[in-house]
Amino acid sequence: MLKSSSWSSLHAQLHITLRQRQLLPRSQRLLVAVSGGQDSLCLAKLLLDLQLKWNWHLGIAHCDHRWRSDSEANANHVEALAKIWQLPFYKQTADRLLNSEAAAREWRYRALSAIAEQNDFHYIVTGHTASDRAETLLYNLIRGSGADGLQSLTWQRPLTDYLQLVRPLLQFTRAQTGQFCQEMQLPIWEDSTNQDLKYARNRIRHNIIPYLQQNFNPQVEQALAQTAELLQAEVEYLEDAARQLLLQALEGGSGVEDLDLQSSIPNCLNRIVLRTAPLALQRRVMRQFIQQTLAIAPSFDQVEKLTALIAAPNRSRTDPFPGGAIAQVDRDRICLKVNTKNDLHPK
Ligand SMILES: Nc1ncnc2c1ncn2[C@@H]1O[C@H](COP(=O)(O)OP(=O)(O)OP(=O)(O)O)[C@@H](O)[C@H]1O
Repeated sequence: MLKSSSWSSLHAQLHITLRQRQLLPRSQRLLVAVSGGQDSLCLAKLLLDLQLKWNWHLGIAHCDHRWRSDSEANANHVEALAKIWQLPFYKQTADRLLNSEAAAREWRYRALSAIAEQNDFHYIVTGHTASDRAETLLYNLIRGSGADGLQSLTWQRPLTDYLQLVRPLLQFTRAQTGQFCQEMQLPIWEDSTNQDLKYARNRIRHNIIPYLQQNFNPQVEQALAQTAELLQAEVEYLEDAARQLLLQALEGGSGVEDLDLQSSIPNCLNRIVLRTAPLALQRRVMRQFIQQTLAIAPSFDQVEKLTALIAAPNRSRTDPFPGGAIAQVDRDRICLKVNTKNDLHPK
């Protein structure tokens, strides 16, 4: 039933992208995450056909969330395909109820990482497409995300020190992967929850994107994916510049000895160093500072209040952060203190 190999424009485009972006080096062991849907089937087939050229060793991984009544049949379907393709198959089955999309995703990445570690794979490859990228961008835009959320879905990111997540299909739309599956006669497993409009993602996919395609731009998915691509490089640049500025502000901040915070991380920033920086960097420095010192992801309001301290009068302070820490101006410094009941300066 499966059509044997034939070279298509998707094969050619992927081959070029892999070379240009150096996403999946030659001779590596690649663990391909296959749900059974059209995107990951397209991915598995393309990598299989390119395998000889790149001398990879492929394995297929499937995660059974046990969310749907047909989830076991879905897993068996993927296993049968792996057998036809003569590839090793690995499966993880959830042993507890995953009651949200986010919980399922988190479990899936942990399960995939565990399979990779146990079987000596250094790359996990997923079938995310330009359509996923466009939907994620819109989803985050609606929630009020900044550029970091809008850069949505990078080509690769490290999962651990020795494990990379790679998304080589980001240039293709879902329409293209669908057509490819049809041409190659790949048996797609239809996930019934993909049609369920109670999920925001599905409403974006089935309502908003078609509306935008019909009324504004037929190529809206590619256009939004392109925006994400541009933002990705800009975010990388700004984050890097902010990291350097944060280091300068911390070095010039000293005075940790004044604080009763039991931590080896410096907790004061030199605000003179920050004063002349552009607002875009000030905000990022503050966000990184909070992430590093308090290990929380601060909200927009929290970053704004902290940023305002750069130019605020002496002794100005923020509201408590989760966990009770506050930030307060101490002449040329902004200091974080955990115990909000005591004064910042021990007398
Ligand atoms: N059950 C599964 N088993 C193995 N791989 C999966 C499974 N579900 C999804 N994947 C992988 O993840 C890719 C993206 O899937 P999908 O868009 O459904 O997930 P998502 O939850 O939106 O993912 P993400 O949070 O990474 O964006 C698929 O192309 C496939 O490679």
